[in-house]
Amino acid sequence: MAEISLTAMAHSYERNPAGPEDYAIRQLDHVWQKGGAYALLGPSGCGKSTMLNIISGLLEPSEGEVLFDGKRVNELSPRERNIAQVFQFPVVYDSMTVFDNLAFPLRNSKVPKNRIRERVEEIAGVLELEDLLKRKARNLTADEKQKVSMGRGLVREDVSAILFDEPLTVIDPQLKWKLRRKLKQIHEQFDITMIYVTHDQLEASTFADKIAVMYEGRIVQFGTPTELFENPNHTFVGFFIGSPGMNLMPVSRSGDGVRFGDTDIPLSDDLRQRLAGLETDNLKLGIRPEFVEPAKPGEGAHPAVVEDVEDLGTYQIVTARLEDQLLKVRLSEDTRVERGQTIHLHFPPRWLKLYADEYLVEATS
Ligand SMILES: Nc1ncnc2c1ncn2[C@@H]1O[C@H](COP(=O)(O)OP(=O)(O)OP(=O)(O)O)[C@@H](O)[C@H]1O
Repeated sequence: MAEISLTAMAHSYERNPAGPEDYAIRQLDHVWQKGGAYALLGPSGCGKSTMLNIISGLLEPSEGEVLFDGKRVNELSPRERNIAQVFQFPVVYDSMTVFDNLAFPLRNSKVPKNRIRERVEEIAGVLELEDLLKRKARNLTADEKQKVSMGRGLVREDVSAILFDEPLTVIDPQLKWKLRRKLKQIHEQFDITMIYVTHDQLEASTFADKIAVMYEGRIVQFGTPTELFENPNHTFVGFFIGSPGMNLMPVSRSGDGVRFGDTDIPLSDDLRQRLAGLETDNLKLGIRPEFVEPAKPGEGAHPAVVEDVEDLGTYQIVTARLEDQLLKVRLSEDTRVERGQTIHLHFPPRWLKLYADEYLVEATS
């Protein structure tokens, strides 16, 4: 196992990058600690695979350094870095049995025969492949092949890290949740550094202790699932995490805080002071649908007209218009609301976030 550090690392696929938009990864510093279960989460094209391939050694970054336990490994191959990588599609030897597929990485590293058998059986047990050990890989289903692929990643005990690039894409939805939990168990049992790439927030939060959210070639936040939900430090994180995502309202400065249309939203003294020190006018207020509260008419309650009600069983998502802003509000199933009705909404200050140039303006108290 290794601590993996990226220092002043950036990557462009262009020979002569002209500006930041020519970089698949914009310059960043980041540390993946030993033994962590991490997810790298972001939309298609944000740079996740590029990042993973740079860590594994399939790709050399055009700038900066990749360090394993403090030692530069930029020029080393995945094999020399001792990295196991599991890809979106299964990589198995069709003509070999499942046993031989799982044993292959161990035979390559000259592990003694007895230990190979023990370890293959252990991993086959965890992945529920015991009954298939004698079968030729070519006779397996896509799900089973991908489990073998994962097994080949997990079987070595000496790896610096295991990297997963959307490994559950080909897996049947029924099996997906089971395998996700399984990977988590494996992490707890074997204590290996694992980095798991996905564009699915549910997959990321079930697997990882900490998630790095990538957007346009940058890690915009690195935190626990709860931190990303409760305190998104970039509007993209607010929007991307949660279902539906955070309400984000463009606002302008006003005496007490900020405003949109005729609606004034006072801010705490602390946030007002922070805001006074900022030059930008690209300001947004964010609040998650879960944290908007229905209220009685009165001070601090904003009238909004219900435009849509989506009943989701145990709760409902209400779309309400407040001036020209459409807001999503999550209400319990027993709150009765109808289209066209005027409701009043309260924004608890604790859950109201201010963003300047898309980044969170942190309150100091
Ligand atoms: N081999 C390549 N040559 C040139 N550009 C590339 C290459 N691979 C990726 N890119 C570009 O780099 C950017 C990041 O791509 P990358 O595949 O790392 O993103 P991703 O988040 O993994 O996306 P996806 O989930 O779709 O795989 C994209 O703009 C992509 O078009």
